[in-house]
Amino acid sequence: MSVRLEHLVRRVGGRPIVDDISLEVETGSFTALLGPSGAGKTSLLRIIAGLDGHDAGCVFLNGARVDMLEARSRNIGFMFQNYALFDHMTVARNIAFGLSIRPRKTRPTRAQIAARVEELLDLMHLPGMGGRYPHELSGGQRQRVALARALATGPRVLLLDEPFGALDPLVRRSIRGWLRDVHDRLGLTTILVTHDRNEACELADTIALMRDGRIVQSGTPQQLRDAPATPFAMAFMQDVTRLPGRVAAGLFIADLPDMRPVPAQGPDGRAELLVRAGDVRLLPGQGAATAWLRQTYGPIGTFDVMSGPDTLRLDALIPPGAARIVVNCALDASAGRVARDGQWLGGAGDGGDSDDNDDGEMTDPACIAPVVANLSKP
Ligand SMILES: Nc1ncnc2c1ncn2[C@@H]1O[C@H](COP(=O)(O)OP(=O)(O)OP(=O)(O)O)[C@@H](O)[C@H]1O
Repeated sequence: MSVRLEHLVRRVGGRPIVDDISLEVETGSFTALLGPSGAGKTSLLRIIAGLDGHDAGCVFLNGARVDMLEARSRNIGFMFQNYALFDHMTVARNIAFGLSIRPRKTRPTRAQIAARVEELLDLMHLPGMGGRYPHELSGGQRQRVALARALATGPRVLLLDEPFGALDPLVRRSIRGWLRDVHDRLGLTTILVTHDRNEACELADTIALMRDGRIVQSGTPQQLRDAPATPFAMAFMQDVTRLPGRVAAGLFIADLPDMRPVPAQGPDGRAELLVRAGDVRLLPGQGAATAWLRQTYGPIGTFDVMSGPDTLRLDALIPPGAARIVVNCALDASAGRVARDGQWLGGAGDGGDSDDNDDGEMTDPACIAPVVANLSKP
């Protein structure tokens, strides 16, 4: 079942907490609403579920407008962060709850409900646990019971709000794989709220990245990583170093001496360069900086770089054969993107590429040296 949102707005105390959101969720897809705390993710999910109203815009399920339908008529299953099971009921009764409170006319028979519960217990890898009480289960098992309860009535759309929040990281990882499996096997359309980019990337086909009640960018995890629409999107999706500096005469000049200038379009003035850890290179013997390796993550190291009067901690590729201290080096971050006032300035790094050649050759320093020589710091 597809979900379409058109220009949704919800205001609280005059402030838009969902601010003109449009989104298309295809049948059978897994979409993550990703963003920092307060971005409006839960508010949006609650509108889709029919738990909260909205001030403007429309919600469509399979092309039909459902704004006027109350939550239980939308055929949507949801599981929110506070998924509390009913402690006084067995696992089986918890799962059966949604079916057992249906009006007599549409309520399945006891035998049918029992069969459905067994089916769900198997799907959730909880065979034979129907007679237990919630306090007799682990956190991960309780989570799966909560999901079984959400799925008992056979919804085609599943809404999940930070469902793994309370679990420890290892259980979280294993339950993610299993959740995606359930989604695929049941042919669900799932929308997951999370602030964890790894979770979103691992589970979702599409990520809608949110901030301040708006969708900043939506696309596949790879699209968001490779072509972030804004500096916020880039910094949210991956670990980046921000290097302050300025643009002058078509070049970004970092405040840090020994950082190679990066071609940049846009008017002169203060700016910053955002660069991914793996896109910073130390060039031994080509400058006056000293870099101390503090920590390694595979091919990437965290360095304290002393350059002129400044020391900066940044992540960079570890040069082949490098010792813990790399002396007389320059830094190349030409694969970075230049930003000002929360927007890309254009130029280097657009589309994930840089002026840097594929074979790692730098822009010829001889070409930029005269320009650099004419610049003085503000
Ligand atoms: N009922 C409400 N009354 C007042 N403000 C609200 C209400 N519900 C949400 N908000 C505000 O709306 C904004 C968005 O909240 P929401 O819970 O949707 O964000 P979120 O992205 O889900 O955050 P989190 O990841 O922390 O759950 C926040 O600033 C929140 O304080």
